[in-house]
Amino acid sequence: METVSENCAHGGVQGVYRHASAATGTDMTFSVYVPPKPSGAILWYLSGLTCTHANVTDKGEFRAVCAETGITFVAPDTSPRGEGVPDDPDGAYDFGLGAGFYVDATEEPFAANYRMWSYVTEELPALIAANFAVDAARQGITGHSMGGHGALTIGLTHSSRYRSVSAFAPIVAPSQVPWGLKALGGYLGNDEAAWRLHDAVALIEDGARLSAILVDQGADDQFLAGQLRPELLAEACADAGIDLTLRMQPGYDHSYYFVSTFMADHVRWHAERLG
Ligand SMILES: N[C@@H](CCC(=O)N[C@@H](CS)C(=O)NCC(=O)O)C(=O)O
Repeated sequence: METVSENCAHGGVQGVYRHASAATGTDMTFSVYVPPKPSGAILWYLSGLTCTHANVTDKGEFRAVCAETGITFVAPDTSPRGEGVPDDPDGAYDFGLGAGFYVDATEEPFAANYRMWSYVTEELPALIAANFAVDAARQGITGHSMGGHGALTIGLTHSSRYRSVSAFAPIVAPSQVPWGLKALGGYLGNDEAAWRLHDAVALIEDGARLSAILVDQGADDQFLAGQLRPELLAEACADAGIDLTLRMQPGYDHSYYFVSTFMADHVRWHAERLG
């Protein structure tokens, strides 16, 4: 693991690191904020379309509340990158580079590198555990948009590992919206069973459970009706008896002005559950 930068912030250290990933076959860059008095608890933050680790690191406003609560905050990239990594054939923003959708691709030419599920659930946690003073028994996961989809699907699948799950403006049912149809089809082909493992609403319909989920959603989000559709998550959680707190936030859009506004609420919510 190579240190790209380390800066003192709120009494702790905001780091950016790079390593050669076996999962993706590329170098991967991620950021870690270590607060001044780490409790050991880790909060994973998965970013959305077009993002790297840098968007939330620069604009997420998580450091003050992480310093206050002792949470270590980890932000991975959203896809493999580098020479030879295939991208969307038309260079579109919603597939390929910056748009890994937190799946292990089975379709060519993406299968070799686009293995963000394995990267985020196995390889990076092991690297973090080996290099930082963290307690693997106290992990929570959150994310924004495509990263909210990742947080929900990973949290629902590994519900004993991630003790708290939340999301900002998540894609809740990728099998039912254009971003998801393109991504799941492109990475996983026509395998409907594989799609259901990467769709939070389908996972809940198929029996996955969490005790509680916190979701914030801007009511003026330009992607609300077409891509995000939080009402589908609300219905699935109501049917399954999952305690979903879905907060529609009037006036807020999809941007980091929205994410940063509610970031402290989410970090505190995780800190309460992670101890
Ligand atoms: N660029 C896209 C929008 C993509 C977008 O809104 N991405 C969100 C995540 S889904 C984001 O966080 N973008 C980066 C940023 O705001 O820093 C468009 O042209 O419609």
